[in-house]
Amino acid sequence: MHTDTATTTPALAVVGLGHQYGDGPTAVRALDHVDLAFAPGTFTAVMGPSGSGKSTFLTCAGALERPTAGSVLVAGQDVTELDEDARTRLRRERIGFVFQSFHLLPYLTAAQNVALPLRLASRWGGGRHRASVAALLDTVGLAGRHDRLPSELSGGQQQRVAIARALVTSPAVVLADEPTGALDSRTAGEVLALLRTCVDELGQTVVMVTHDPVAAAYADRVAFLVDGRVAGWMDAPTADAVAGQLAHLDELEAAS
Ligand SMILES: Nc1ncnc2c1ncn2[C@@H]1O[C@H](COP(=O)(O)OP(=O)(O)OP(=O)(O)O)[C@@H](O)[C@H]1O
Repeated sequence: MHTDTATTTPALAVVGLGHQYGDGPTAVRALDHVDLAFAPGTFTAVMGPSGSGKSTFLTCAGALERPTAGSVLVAGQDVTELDEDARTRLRRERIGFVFQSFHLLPYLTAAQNVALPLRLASRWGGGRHRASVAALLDTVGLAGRHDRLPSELSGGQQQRVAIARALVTSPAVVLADEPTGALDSRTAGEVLALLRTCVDELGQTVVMVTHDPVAAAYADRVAFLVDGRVAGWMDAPTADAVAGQLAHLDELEAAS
């Protein structure tokens, strides 16, 4: 298993993670014995060809889907042993999600969208939380826009709301699925810089699935998946190095 610090409990770890869709001759093995650990305060990109298991990894790691083998540990807690209610609670309180298409509720303001995870977790404490939601919206660059509806915000601003919403419960880990896939390259750069700030200044742990080497270069390291397995790693990635590696994933696979 790849860990940055042997003594720190990883924010997220998957151990022997396997996932199979369906049974019998049509079964698809989407993940096959994946061991990954993400130290607190790190930013990791997960890359790989289409069908390599990236989305399946995120849905299993995010406790949205129960893996067919192995375990998922969120801040040391084994999610796979929890019943459905406990898993839902853990997902709401310990994991932040950022999606390509923002997934904001259209009839709620930016501030109401950010507050929603606290309300769902029955953790809404009124004025205290109103102040922390406002501070979070300011941190992500939305000062003066707290009361706008999503339709009154640009795509980049909507993704900033989604990032604030992901952070509001102080989760153990933020899982981002192609967070810049719907944005132009300049706005994408701003959103990636914000995710980087969340790691560097707020101490968050971010795991991001992306196809884009430029996006991956914002991370501390890249995990490459091939055919549902971890085929290799790259530390301190640059866009050129990642693009070069993606073009030669078959060599990584042969070496692993
Ligand atoms: N619900 C499903 N039922 C059956 N097979 C599935 C299902 N979801 C994914 N798969 C299969 O599992 C494998 C991994 O898919 P997954 O979506 O995790 O890959 P990915 O790396 O995220 O791909 P992409 O980059 O195209 O989004 C693929 O072979 C895919 O066809």
